[in-house]
Order: sequence, then structure tokens, then C-alpha cells
Amino acid sequence: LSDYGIDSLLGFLKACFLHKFTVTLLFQIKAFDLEQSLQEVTERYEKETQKRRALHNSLVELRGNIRVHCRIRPLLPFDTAAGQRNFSDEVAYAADDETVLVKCSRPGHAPINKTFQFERVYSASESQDTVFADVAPLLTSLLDGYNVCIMAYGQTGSGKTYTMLGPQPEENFAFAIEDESELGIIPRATQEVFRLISEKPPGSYWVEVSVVEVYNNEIFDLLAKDSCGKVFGVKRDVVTTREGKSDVPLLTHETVENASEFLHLVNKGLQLRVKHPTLVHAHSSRSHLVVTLTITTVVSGDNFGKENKSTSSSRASSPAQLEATEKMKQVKTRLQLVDLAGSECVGMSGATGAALRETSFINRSLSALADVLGAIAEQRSHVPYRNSKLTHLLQDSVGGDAKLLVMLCISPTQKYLTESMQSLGFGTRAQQVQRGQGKKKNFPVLSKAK
Ligand SMILES: Nc1ncnc2c1ncn2[C@@H]1O[C@H](COP(=O)(O)OP(=O)(O)OP(=O)(O)O)[C@@H](O)[C@H]1O
Repeated sequence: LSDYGIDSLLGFLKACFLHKFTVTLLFQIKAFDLEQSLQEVTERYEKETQKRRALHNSLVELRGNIRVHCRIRPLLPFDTAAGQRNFSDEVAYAADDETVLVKCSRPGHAPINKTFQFERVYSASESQDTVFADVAPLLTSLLDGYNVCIMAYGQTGSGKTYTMLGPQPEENFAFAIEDESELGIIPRATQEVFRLISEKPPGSYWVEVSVVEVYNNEIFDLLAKDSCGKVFGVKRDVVTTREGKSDVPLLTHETVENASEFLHLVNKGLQLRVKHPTLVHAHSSRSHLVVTLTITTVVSGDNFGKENKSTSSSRASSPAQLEATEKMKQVKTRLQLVDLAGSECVGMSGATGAALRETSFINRSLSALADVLGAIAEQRSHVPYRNSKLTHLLQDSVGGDAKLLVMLCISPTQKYLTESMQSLGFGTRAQQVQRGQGKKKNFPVLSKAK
């Protein structure tokens, strides 16, 4: 190569290098710009979503609508049953955080491509933390004087107990206390209630808990104790008081002073809850569970405070002690946490004998719940609360002034398509029910603690 040839080759290579360098640099600048504008758009979108949610919440509040959230559980090993082709195909998805998409085409059936909108939709990967973060604001309302009810509804095996309590050990119902991140709404809500109480200005609060199971249309008190102090389920009845409220006479209400006392107590009651294997999974709850926290706010009078030996300044040491104190004013608010038994198509359940009886009681009580919501939605003069013990027990939460959140739980697979569509239909109807604005209990003006 002549000198001239080498020079021009070097020049050419240099030009190529410079060109490549310039192009890379331009790309990098462009990518940086794009990244920045994407970030800006995302931030703006999140702000708008928050604003829209806040507006939606106010609207729901004003109309007294029932809030409905929907959680789609992940695919699990028991979904893939041998010999059932296509049954484990996923057909229900979270299209976004407010939309469920059900998409399915089966030979011999019309294809389904349907969306359902709810206040919040959780995809299979969303954690217990995320679910609870959306529920927690309702608990603030509880201490502001509103009754609150959170109810999990869905087909057998769709994740109701997981969502409400957390994953369950083989032998018993219990809170998996070892792994806090897996705890469900009930234990977290209790922790939150005690945290909120600890932040309150002087006044007095105490928390009582009751645990009830509705099994085969009978109510059982799961905290009742025998003469040796051992818990055993005692049958109770539900009545309507003169004020038109539902009440369970003789129901055990235990005072708890903190969340771990609550967990310990409720765990004992949960051991009595009926569960049997079903064709869906081995540890199916065959009863509706209702855990109620009653929060009594006591505004101290002249004598109160002198007798309060509690370690916490904002809490009374016992209800009995408080009842003995004169010049007190009390306001009671109630948090009802409900893990409904699983809805099921009787034909699908494969149940016979006693199990079939259980299944039909579960289905009857759930359709009584749907009938009650239908009657409220149509503003009928008669709402058939007394058609089942479940609806009679939940009367004040469903039809009364409570803020009600229905947590729909959905199995993602084709096998449970019919049940999932039924649950999604239930949720859609529930969120259209308007009951008038949630009513706040008026707190008496707090007098300064002495
Ligand atoms: N989001 C989830 N992530 C992980 N596992 C889950 C989830 N939801 C449910 N599961 C598991 O699926 C199984 C069935 O769930 P779960 O018992 O909560 O259903 P269920 O709706 O309460 O059923 P049933 O009405 O029969 O009692 C359990 O083993 C549970 O741990």
C-alpha cells in the first residue's frame, strides 16, 4: 500500500469511527430524552390516577355504594388436575388495576371476551401488603365513627381465606404468625386498629372481639368457654332488636388489649371452624366466618382517669371498670371481617351426603345475600334479611350504615369459568347498590383527661 493509500484508509476508518461515535451518542441522548419523558408521563399518569381514585371514592361515599375489589389468585398445583385437558388454561386476568378480562374459547361454546370494572383489581402477583394498603384507609374511618365491614366472596379455592387470614397450616385454621408478610386482612386490620388507637388523643378506647361461624344455617359462638375455660362452639341465635338492629344474645365478647392477644384468642376459636376436603382443594372452609371487633370510645368524665390502671394512657383497663365509672359517654363502632364459605355449582362439587347438604346450605345463604342486595338496589320496602342466618347476622353491615367492601376472589383457570363469571356478576351487581351515605356516629366532644 502506498503512503497515500494508508492515509486515505486511516482517514476513512477515522471517519467511520467518528460517525459511529456520533450516532451512538445521538442514540444515547435520544434514549435519555425518551426515558425522561416516559418518566414524566408515568408520574403524570400516577397523579391523575390518584386524583381520579380520590374523586371516585368521594362519589362512592356520597352514594353509599358498596365498594368492590377483585383479586385473581395465581395458578396453583391443584389447578392442574390429571386428565382434564385445557382445564388449567388461564382465562381470567387483571387487564389493568381496575379491569378483569375473561377470555376463553372452547370447542362447542361461544367464545367469551368480557371485561368487568371494579374499584381495584389485583393481579396474581400482587402481595398481601398491596391488598391491605388499599383496605387500610377504611380502618381510619372506623375510628372516625363509621362501622366498617370487609367481606371476601368467591368460589371454593379462589383465595378468600388466604386473603382474609393468610395461608393456613395443614391441620388447623390459624394465623401464620411466623411469616408476617403473608398475614391476611384480619390480623393486619387488628394491628392497624391498635396502632391507630395508640395515636389517638386522650380519650379511652377498648376493643372487644367476637368470633362466629355460620354453618348449615346455624350460628356458633367460637369463643364460648366451658366450665374449664376451654373454648367450644355454642349454638346461638340471631334476633332483631327493638331498634331494628340484628343482635346475637349471649354472644361471647372478649376484651383484647393488643394485636397479639387478639391473634392468640382468635386462633383458638378458629380451631373449631368446620373444614373438609372438596374436589377443589383439601382444606375448604365449609362455614362463613365472621370476626367482629367492637371499638368503644369512652370520653372521660370527672371520675375517669383516676381509676384507670392501664399502662396505655389512651386505653381503659377493662370494660367493667369503665362501666363502674360515672359521667362517661360511650360510642361503639364495629369492624366486621367476613370470610364467606365458597360458592359452588352443586354439580361440579362432586359432593354427596352430608357434604352435599353443606354445599346446598352454603349456596342458599349466598343466594339469600344476593337477594338482599337485589332488594336494596331496587329499594323494595321489604328486604329479606331473615331468609338466612347469614344475612340476618350481617343485616346492619349490608343494609345499614356501614362502609362495606366486598373482596371478590377469583380462580384464574378455565375449570372454574362458570363460578368466576358468577362471582364477577355478583360483584358487578353489588357495586351498583346504593344505600344512602355511610352514617357517622357522633362522638361527644372530648373533655380533657385529668
Ligand atoms: N394469592 C395467593 N397466593 C398464593 N397462594 C394462594 C393465593 N390465594 C390462595 N392461595 C392458596 O390457594 C389455596 C386455596 O385458597 P383458600 O383456602 O384461601 O381458598 P378459599 O376461597 O378460602 O376456599 P374455600 O372456600 O374452599 O375455603 C390455599 O392453599 C391458599 O394458600
